[in-house]
Amino acid sequence: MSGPDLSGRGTRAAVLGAGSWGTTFAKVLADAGCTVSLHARRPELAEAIAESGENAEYLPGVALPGALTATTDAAEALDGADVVVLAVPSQSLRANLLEWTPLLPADATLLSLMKGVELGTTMRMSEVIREVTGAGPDRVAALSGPNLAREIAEEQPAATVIACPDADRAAALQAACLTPYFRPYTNQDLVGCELGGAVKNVIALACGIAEGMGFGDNTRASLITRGLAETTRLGVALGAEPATFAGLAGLGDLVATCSSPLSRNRTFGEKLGRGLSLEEVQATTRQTAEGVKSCRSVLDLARAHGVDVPVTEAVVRVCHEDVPAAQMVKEIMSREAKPE
Ligand SMILES: NC(=O)c1ccc[n+]([C@@H]2O[C@H](COP(=O)([O-])OP(=O)(O)OC[C@H]3O[C@@H](n4cnc5c(N)ncnc54)[C@H](O)[C@@H]3O)[C@@H](O)[C@H]2O)c1
Ligand SMILES: O=P(O)(O)OC[C@H](O)CO
Repeated sequence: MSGPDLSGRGTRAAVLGAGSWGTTFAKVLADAGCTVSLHARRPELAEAIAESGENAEYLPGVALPGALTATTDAAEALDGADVVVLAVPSQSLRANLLEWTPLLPADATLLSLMKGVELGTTMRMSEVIREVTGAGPDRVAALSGPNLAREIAEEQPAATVIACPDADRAAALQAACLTPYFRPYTNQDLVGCELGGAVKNVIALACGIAEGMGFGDNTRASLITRGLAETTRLGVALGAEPATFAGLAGLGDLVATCSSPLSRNRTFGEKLGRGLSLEEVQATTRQTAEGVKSCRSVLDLARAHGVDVPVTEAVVRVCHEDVPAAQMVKEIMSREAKPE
């Protein structure tokens, strides 16, 4: 086995980022038997979690397990960690990691929960992690799937994928977060799993926009299906396995995110579709809707590889080029007719 044995009790995990998903996944790890330290940026949030056993800001009403502690001290959170989980907004990962890298335990597994592509570099999160920390490919993994935080925090059954080129490391992570309500599968296709997670946020924005304009299920199903087609085209061009996109990190996450009112991306799109400006929608939420920024990096990535991504292009035009949603629909529906 190439990585440390993370299975069963005794695993120490540090979760960096105490937002919706970081806090929920910290609970999953604790429920699976790990000892978990959750790092929050703001002292008042860490103190409130420690005092009340609840992250009332992001997950009101969810009782956090006793094996989970919260701190603002990154060194304390990372001390002796076998697994380091990264759960901050994608565009802030690099800056955060520059600060945390000197504190990382030498052989810790670095697990990304993030679903985005870095602006400017078009790097996936695992690529940013490797570049900043210098970690080898066997140490870096990503978790992705239909995982709306609130539902998982409420222990509603869900499955996910842990992707790592090192199958032993993926299996160890799988054991570290397996609970009666959370079922992780392993996959060695890191590129496909990460891209599935990042692009589905963009497609969910498109579905939200359609919903906000008053369109129904046919429109959403068409966007999901054509969105999956463009995600797969892009993924295959980057070396991903086509089968990954039919799995939990592809179709699974796409369906959940494009259909759920809990999705921040879909909700953000819905407000745009109702006619609010980008700035007006941004003012309504503090939480991360990754697709709003990542749509531009996904489009850059697609253009660099000569891949046609019309749904993504339409989302970029509405979000960042002031194109009215109705004009976007006209443009997308008047594209050249072609075989499926
Ligand atoms: N919420 C979900 O249901 C869910 C599920 C799966 C994956 N994800 C992914 O997980 C990642 C984190 O999402 P989340 O839902 O926890 O986000 P969130 O907005 O709820 O929380 C983000 C956390 O990052 C911290 N942070 C650190 N540096 C920051 C900075 N520079 N700017 C802003 N916040 C900063 C915030 O304080 C906050 O605790 C995203 O990539 C998201 O796509 C989220
Ligand atoms: O709320 P969203 O849109 O960021 O989506 C959350 C998860 O990624 C769903 O799997």
